[in-house]
Amino acid sequence: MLAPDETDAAAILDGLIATVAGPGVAALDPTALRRDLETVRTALRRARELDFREIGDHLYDGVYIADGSGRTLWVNRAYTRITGIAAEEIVGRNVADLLAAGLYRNAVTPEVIRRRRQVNAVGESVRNGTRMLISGNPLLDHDGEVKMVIVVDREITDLSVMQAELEATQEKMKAVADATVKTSREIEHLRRQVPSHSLLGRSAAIRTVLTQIEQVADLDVTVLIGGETGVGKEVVADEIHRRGNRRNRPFIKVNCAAIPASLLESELFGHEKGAFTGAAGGGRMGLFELADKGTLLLDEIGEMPIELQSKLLRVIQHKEVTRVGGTRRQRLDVRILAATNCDLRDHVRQGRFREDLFYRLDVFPITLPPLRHRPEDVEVLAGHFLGTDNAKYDKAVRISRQALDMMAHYAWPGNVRELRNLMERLVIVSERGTVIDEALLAPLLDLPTGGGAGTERSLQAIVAEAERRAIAGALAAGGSTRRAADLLGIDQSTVVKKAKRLGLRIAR
Ligand SMILES: Nc1ncnc2c1ncn2[C@@H]1O[C@H](COP(=O)(O)OP(=O)(O)OP(=O)(O)O)[C@@H](O)[C@H]1O
Repeated sequence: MLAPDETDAAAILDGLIATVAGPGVAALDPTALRRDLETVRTALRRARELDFREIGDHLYDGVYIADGSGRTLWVNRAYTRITGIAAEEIVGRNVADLLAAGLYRNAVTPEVIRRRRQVNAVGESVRNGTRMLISGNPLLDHDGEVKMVIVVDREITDLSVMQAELEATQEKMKAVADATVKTSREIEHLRRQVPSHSLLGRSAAIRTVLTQIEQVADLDVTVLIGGETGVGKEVVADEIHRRGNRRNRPFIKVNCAAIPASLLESELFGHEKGAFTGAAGGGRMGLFELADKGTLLLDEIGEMPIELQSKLLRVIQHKEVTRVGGTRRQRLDVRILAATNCDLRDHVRQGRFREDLFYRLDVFPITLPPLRHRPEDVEVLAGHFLGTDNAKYDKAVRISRQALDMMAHYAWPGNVRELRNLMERLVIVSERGTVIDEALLAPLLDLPTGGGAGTERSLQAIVAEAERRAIAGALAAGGSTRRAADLLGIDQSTVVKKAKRLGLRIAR
């Protein structure tokens, strides 16, 4: 690009040369000559200081410059990138020729020259179809004549793509927002359809428990839920959380018996970086922290090692937690629910459970009686499980009145969990439309069939029975799941899982 001063200087030089070489040397005006020479010197100095062509080549927009007659003087690199037209093809040629040659479909330069003012247009490159926003400006001389035309081409293909993307994103966002509204409406609808409580049963005991849940749900007090294994303690905890004002906050459950004692502390309270061998590199948040503002269920609390009980007591009392290996105390707002299937008072008497912790937890006790003490719930529960399993396995299995009576007289050592597992097993093994009767049921409950005929047992049943005996024996001999695990040479968590699956009462 020629700097205006440089152009001026060149024109003046041309004039000077013409004048000096011509006949009128004597007519030279020394003052005007001195002034002209000074202008030339200044212009050349400025041209040296700033190389406008180089600057022009670094512009993102295309630049096209023509003289006042429409003859192309210069284009920058971006012009070639945008239009696909190389400088050599057009420099020195008049825009009228270029139009005639088909390099341009229309051009703003002739219009700028004609109107002597800015002309804007939207155009498209004949070569590559790039869409451009074209803005032509005249550079006028002292007499108001067009000395140069400077045209800037701004690519708008990018802008159109961006616009299209923006519109697509906005549409997607709207779709997500609509879907969210729809989902929350559906959830609300489903919530209204779900029975008001998932703790089923028609016994007086269950009705009492439901009243207690109602009374305590909205309060922040600690609830200690007691009862044999499989009796529904977790269901009660779920209900308390679901009906309480923390229902939309986290509900974290931890089974104190299923986590090895050595890891339980860091699981509950978290640990700082490198607190112990095997600790995760960057430190880790504990379950207490995770449950902040929500509810934490400490299941099988009776299995908590005594050394941890004092730390738990401190956390509950002071409502703050310090990670293992750390010093910083963090304030927490956690509602505690605890569940146990052992007699905690007995543990306190034996020195296995801290008395002060027991009283901290036993603020509002809820006890679920075993299923054998509320036989009237058996039919309701059996019917419910039959319905869900029929739907799950696409069967239409029914159950006879006699079979239901037989169930009502059964002792259910594994309580509701045993009943639930039994119903599922019955649905799985039954043909569509079968009616479960006493004959089908008795062998599964280990009761005499009445007919006296021995049933052939599968290897799987024999193995399950052997496993059941071994685990029951180890639990009885060891007195706790930890010792049972030692006796059997398996993990404590495996003992807990298998005992639950087999409907065994976990002896302490
Ligand atoms: N009253 C009930 N209504 C519906 N389902 C129930 C009821 N009681 C228990 N259940 C079901 O029985 C199974 C065992 O219940 P849950 O896990 O609550 O027992 P638990 O007392 O917490 O057992 P554990 O002491 O072994 O942890 C679950 O599948 C649960 O849904």
